Amino acid sequence: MTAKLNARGDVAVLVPAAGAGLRLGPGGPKALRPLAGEPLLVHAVRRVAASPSVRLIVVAAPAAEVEAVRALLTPVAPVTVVAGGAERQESVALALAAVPPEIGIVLVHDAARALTPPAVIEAVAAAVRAGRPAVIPVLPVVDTIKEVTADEVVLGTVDRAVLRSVQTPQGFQHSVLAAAHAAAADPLTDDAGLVEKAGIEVACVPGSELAMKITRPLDLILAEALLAHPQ
Ligand SMILES: Nc1ccn([C@@H]2O[C@H](COP(=O)(O)OP(=O)(O)OP(=O)(O)O)[C@@H](O)[C@H]2O)c(=O)n1
Ligand SMILES: C[C@](O)(CO)[C@H](O)COP(=O)(O)O
Repeated sequence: MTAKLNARGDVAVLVPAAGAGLRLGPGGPKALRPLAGEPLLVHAVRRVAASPSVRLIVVAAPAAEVEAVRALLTPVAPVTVVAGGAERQESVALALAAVPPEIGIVLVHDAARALTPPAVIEAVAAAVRAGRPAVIPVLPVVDTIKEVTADEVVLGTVDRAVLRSVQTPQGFQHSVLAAAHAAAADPLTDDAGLVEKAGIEVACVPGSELAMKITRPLDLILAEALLAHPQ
């Protein structure tokens, strides 16, 4: 059944899904690869559409798959599909261009974080609504972290108490994200990084282990297991 989005919602969610998935190994674009019989992108969009604040979803698809992605998502939720770019940051900028100015809060997600619970999406949106210009979901780092040289010799141990592993969706006041992208020079790995460069404070909220990024083959196995044993 097609989900209905909240016409009174104040949040647009961008879902970059144009990546190749090289680290997952040979196969088609990662967002279209199956997880428990459905493409990763379907899992991701279904959870975004289940978030009550969401009024608009914009997916950045691989350029050759725009029509196929539109057809794939039609039964899942109403979505706008645009062609993505060569880098994640470019895909986000192209999706952002499809968001009308009257939507005040923009969240940037990853199709690859396909199992992110709606509660995380809502928590990020709520923190932006409460006045934060930029908000990211994070988890504590569980491994000991070493700083090393180029030839893999340890320089020292980093204090992990001050480190966080960063997830998506990352939430922004629309104007803050638009200005950060307009000023962007070199590509960064996340949108909050662009906002940090502009000197704007980025706040953290708790993330979720379910929001893991499906990056390597083991991640697909873990995601299948999580779906088989819902938390
Ligand atoms: N040019 C790109 C590259 C990435 N992404 C999206 O950004 C998210 C996070 O990227 P990542 O998980 O690194 O995906 P890939 O770039 O596909 O992975 P890899 O680096 O292994 O190729 C994914 O949903 C991916 O589809 C995108 O929209 N456009
Ligand atoms: C945006 C992100 O998912 C936050 O952790 C991450 O930075 C994407 O990085 P990738 O190298 O493009 O997977």
